[in-house]
Amino acid sequence: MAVPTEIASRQVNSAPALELRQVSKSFPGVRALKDVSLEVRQHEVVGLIGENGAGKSTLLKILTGIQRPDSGTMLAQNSEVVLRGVTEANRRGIAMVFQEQSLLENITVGENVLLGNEGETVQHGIYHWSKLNERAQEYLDIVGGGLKAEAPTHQLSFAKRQMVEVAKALASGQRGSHDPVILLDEPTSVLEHEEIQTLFRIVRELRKRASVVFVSHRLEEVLEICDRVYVMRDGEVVGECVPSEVTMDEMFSMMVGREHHAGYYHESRQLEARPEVRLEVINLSGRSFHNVSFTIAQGEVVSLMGVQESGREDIGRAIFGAIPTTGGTVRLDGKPLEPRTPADAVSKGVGYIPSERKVDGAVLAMSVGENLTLAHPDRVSSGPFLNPALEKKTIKSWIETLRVKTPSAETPIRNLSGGNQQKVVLAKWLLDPELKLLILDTPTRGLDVGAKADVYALIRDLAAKGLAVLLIADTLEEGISMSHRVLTMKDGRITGEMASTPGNRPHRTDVLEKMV
Ligand SMILES: Nc1ncnc2c1ncn2[C@@H]1O[C@H](COP(=O)(O)OP(=O)(O)OP(=O)(O)O)[C@@H](O)[C@H]1O
Repeated sequence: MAVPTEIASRQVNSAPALELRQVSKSFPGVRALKDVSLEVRQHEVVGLIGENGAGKSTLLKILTGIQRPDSGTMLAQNSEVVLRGVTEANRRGIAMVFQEQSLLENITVGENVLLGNEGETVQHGIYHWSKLNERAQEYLDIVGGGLKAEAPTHQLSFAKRQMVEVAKALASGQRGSHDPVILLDEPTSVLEHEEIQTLFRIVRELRKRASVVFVSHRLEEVLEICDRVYVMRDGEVVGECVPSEVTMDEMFSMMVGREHHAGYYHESRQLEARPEVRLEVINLSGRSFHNVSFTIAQGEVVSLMGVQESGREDIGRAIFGAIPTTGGTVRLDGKPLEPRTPADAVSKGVGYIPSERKVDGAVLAMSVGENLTLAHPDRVSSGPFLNPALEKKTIKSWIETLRVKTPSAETPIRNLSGGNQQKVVLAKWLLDPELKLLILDTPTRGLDVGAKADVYALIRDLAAKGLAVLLIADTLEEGISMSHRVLTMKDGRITGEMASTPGNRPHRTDVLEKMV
């Protein structure tokens, strides 16, 4: 692979690439960052971990000039900088790969890579395509994966787009006079196992010519890929560690300020000897799945495991009435379910938490409290009238149960950190006493380990009360250990079924084998 000359001739400097000194930032009712000091050294992968609401996103926004700190200083290569926006951050060599992908669909990969950084490849509004493609290709080659600058963007998979995002960040960061600093905000949260390995390869490649800040909720990933890790809690940096010198349990304790219990993670409970069948899916077909049949008993958690294109999400959507089916039957407690719409499914006792929670699940302008009670006003009413005291009590108890980090129940949900928004969306469904079946599409994606443990406990409790749960798990490990049974899928068909009981879990390689 040819090393781009521009990239090879960067200055070598032993000063930290970036440094924050005593940086603070407040929002109404919240001190999001308190006297945060940290540094990112040259060619180092620095991890940033912390519970939902710890301040990680705020820190990244300050590093990229999206937000200004209230106090404190930021230094790039030992010189103080005040960033007034992303373009200025790029000029200092700082570039972010956003969680929500930012590529434009209707232009080529190469155009996306150099968007805003076209330089001499566009003169007087005229594109010099060969130059543009050549330059973009240099960055794409660093990232690897056979990406071609001329390719149309809309044809790429999610994982490939993320690779283009990294190339784009690299190109943006090249505007500085030193090696760039690339910020990765939870880059693995929507990637499959193989794709995560590819991303790690890219990060290792990036480290040769950039510094990297890696934000993740998955401690095992942070231990694998980072040279050094900062731990944040309640807006402060509470620890700094080197992965080779700490265990995951120690990192967990530092992060949440309490002991890490070995069994915290999950573990489904034993089922009753002969539970009643609650959900029956018989020969169900739709646009991306064919002749799918399975059952879920009362109190049973069944996880549906497959790669992203396997059809697993569509099965959940179809049972919930959100997408049409082309054949087959679904029965709930012995009666035909066949919902015409999601509202119809809800009225029959089916709950569904989609993976695109921010978009679908929460009404962003409404308060935390309103979002919690929106779907079930009857829970906070006495007869036909709203009971304000009951409403307040119910909302308070759910905020506490799920440890939603919010200044108050009146705070607009959009002001909460991503993970805390997610907890509110979850609680909204869990409030429903009539619920018989809950379909969860990656319910713990983006949640920190502490919050995950809370959600697992909730799912277990609900199942213990007789709810049937269809879980589309975020990771193999979660799917195997949270469920009583694992169904594997490939190309829209069920490829296997394995019982999963405490002490007798299917091996992950056996599950994986039936998925790919
Ligand atoms: N624009 C805003 N207005 C009001 N409060 C905010 C705003 N942005 C962040 N906060 C608050 O600041 C705190 C830190 O939030 P931040 O998003 O930085 O956390 P995080 O560590 O990234 O969390 P997550 O892992 O859930 O994404 C939270 O309490 C959040 O509610």
